[in-house]
Amino acid sequence: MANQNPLPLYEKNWYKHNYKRVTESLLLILLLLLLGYRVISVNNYSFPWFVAFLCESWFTISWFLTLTTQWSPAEIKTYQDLLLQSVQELPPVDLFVTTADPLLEPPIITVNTVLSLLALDYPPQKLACYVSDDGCSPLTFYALQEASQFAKFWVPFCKKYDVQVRAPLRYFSCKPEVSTANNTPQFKQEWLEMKDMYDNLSHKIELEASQKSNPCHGEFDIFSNTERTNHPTIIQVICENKECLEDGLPHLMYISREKRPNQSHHFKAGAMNVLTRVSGLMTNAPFILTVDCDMIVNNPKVLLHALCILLDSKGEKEVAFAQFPQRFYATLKDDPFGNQMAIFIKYLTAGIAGLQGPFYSGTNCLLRRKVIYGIFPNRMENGNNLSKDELEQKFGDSNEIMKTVAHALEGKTYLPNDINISIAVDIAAQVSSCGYEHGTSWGKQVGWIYGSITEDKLLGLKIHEKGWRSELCTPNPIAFTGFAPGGGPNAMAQQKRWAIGLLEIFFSKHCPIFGTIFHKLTLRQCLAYMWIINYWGLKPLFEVCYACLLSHSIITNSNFLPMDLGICISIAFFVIYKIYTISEYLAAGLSYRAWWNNQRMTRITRMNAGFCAFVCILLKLLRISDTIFDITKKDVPLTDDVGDVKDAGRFTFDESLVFLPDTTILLLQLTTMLIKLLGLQPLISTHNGSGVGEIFCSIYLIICYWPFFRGLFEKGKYRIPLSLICKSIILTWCFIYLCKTTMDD
Ligand SMILES: O=c1ccn([C@@H]2O[C@H](COP(=O)(O)OP(=O)(O)O[C@H]3O[C@H](CO)[C@@H](O)[C@H](O)[C@H]3O)[C@@H](O)[C@H]2O)c(=O)[nH]1
Ligand SMILES: [Mn+2]
Repeated sequence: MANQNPLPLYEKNWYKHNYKRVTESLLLILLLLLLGYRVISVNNYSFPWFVAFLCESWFTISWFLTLTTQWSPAEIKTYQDLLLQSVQELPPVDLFVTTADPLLEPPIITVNTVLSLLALDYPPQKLACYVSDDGCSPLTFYALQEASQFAKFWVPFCKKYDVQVRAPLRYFSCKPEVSTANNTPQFKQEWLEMKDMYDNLSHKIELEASQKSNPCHGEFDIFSNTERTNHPTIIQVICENKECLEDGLPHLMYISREKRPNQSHHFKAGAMNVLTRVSGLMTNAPFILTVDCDMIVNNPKVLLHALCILLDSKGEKEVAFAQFPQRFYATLKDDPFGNQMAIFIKYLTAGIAGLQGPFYSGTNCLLRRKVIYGIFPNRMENGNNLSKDELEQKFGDSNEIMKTVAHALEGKTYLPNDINISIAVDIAAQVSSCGYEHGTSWGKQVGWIYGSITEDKLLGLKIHEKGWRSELCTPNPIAFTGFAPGGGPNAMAQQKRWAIGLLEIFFSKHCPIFGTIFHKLTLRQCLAYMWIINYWGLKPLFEVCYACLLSHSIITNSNFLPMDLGICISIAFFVIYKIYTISEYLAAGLSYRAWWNNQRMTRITRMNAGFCAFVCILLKLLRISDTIFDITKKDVPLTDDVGDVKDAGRFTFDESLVFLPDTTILLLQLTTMLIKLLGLQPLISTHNGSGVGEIFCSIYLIICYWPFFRGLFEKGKYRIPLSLICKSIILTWCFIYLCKTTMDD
């Protein structure tokens, strides 16, 4: 399997954005000047002065992190034709899909993801798809069973007509792809038949979902007496390609790991570790593709592209995983919720790709199995002869697991004929039990590491620490597309979870700084990890402080922003920064509106989610409460042009406390403006009196918070609930009261 051909299978090119570099450096200089000015000229060393200094120092550090992260972007090109020439045989690949709740993640979405995987352009006898269901749902199982029947027709259809998007939900939401090759009556006929069959499939699943009682008869009696959080392991082979037929279907397995109350299951990380062991027993492929249940394949050649990187003669020794960027389907025009991350991917992800490599993002990624077993890059060649004791201590006491791990570490794989999946099922059930990992290295040095609810970033960090690189793979068409929650409770909860997870990493022994000091994480890669932790988790806290400082200075008629020359520096920074970001958007072919929406949403989501995450982490560190992975609700997209659906771009609210920081900041800014307008500030001020700077910033914040301002007066789900407004009023009042008392002293 090794690549004997010395020709590189992929090429990596670093490119320079000179104009960007100059502007970014200029912005850094302005920030440093501002700090210098504050130290030298503003000498009322009061508490607000100190807080302002702290915040501005932090913003400068943050900007420095952004600058180094985007400084040297890289892009790679993969040569999949060369791959097919240079490897005699393509390696087997195991495909992991996770789902966790049939209500939040409708099975029809999982089914579409699975179908798009089964139809990959890859020899089917080399593929095995493992679906982990943390919801223990007979409905999901039923849906997959039905889907595997449908796949018998769907997969040949896709391959025959070289369909690009092989998820029927997406495929049939557009008009038939008309190309010269398939513009025949026969194609049209088959298209209609397929559409009929798919409609029938989704109808069946809907019907089953609407019958509230679980179908616990026949094949489903394995689900009788099960509860989501209390059930034995359920493993079912839904489809097995026993004869290893080249025109057959990949294997398809359903796995719901054992769950017991009062046992920690480690959320997705735990599920991934079970999938690793179960697949090890059954197919033990040297490569693993991980996808979330909503991430459908958009380019059927993804595996070939990723393998160009991982089988390349250099990549084989140095690269641990090939990561595809996260893109989204059915997106809204002008990105009203700022959730499409186009600029993020274009500049930051590309920047990180130019360093040690992109972060692992949990989905859309092809990993080496060995790497998951904790191997270091330099130990690849000199064999991996772990003693039996070591194997048992690390991987647990199942003889079969030890055997498969040893095989995987040595780089041996099974021939498809060696395995009997049905026999492996019993052993697989044992290694999926709650207790299996006790006293082993699973979750500590082996597999997905426990301790953060952004288990993906943590695993990637541990891999980079060992000295591995990773590569960003950006084929055309886009590799995968997934679901992005809009603006509202779901999106906020997701952002908060990411912020919590990243802070968990920062405040633990896995902190990237230690990775650089004690391990092989490169300094700039460490700064890139610090960038993402800071962006989501730390910086928002300082932003909230700064916003409070604004109000404080207006209420007390004092000023904290620099005057005279200093204000020129601030204005220059603001103007250059805005022009710089606009040009980024325009250069990427996006509109002014998209730019503004992102500017605004960055303020809104960062401050809300980041601040709440910080509180959650404090509670965790004080051992008052623990963090949990709450799953993002996924909606079934109807058509491609959701861009036109009325109200699709409007912000929604619920009672959750995640909205409290923003609502309070808005009310605070509104109140301070009112105080200013009515002239309720103290007339004789000990300081210079608040200046235009503070007022300008305060008005700017109110404009950013426009969706919240509207939310005060709207109806239904578009309205900020009264209870939340009351809480915000209390907090605002407390803050103003505090300002007044400190002023009187
Ligand atoms: O206990 C759990 C919780 C979640 N999941 C699965 O994890 C995936 C991601 O969950 P989702 O709610 O969609 O979270 P996102 O924030 O959208 O996911 C992003 O962030 C996660 C945490 O950082 C990563 O694991 C994901 O791969 C990445 O796409 C889904 O397939 C879930 O079914 C489980 O299997 N078990
Ligand atoms: Mn998701």
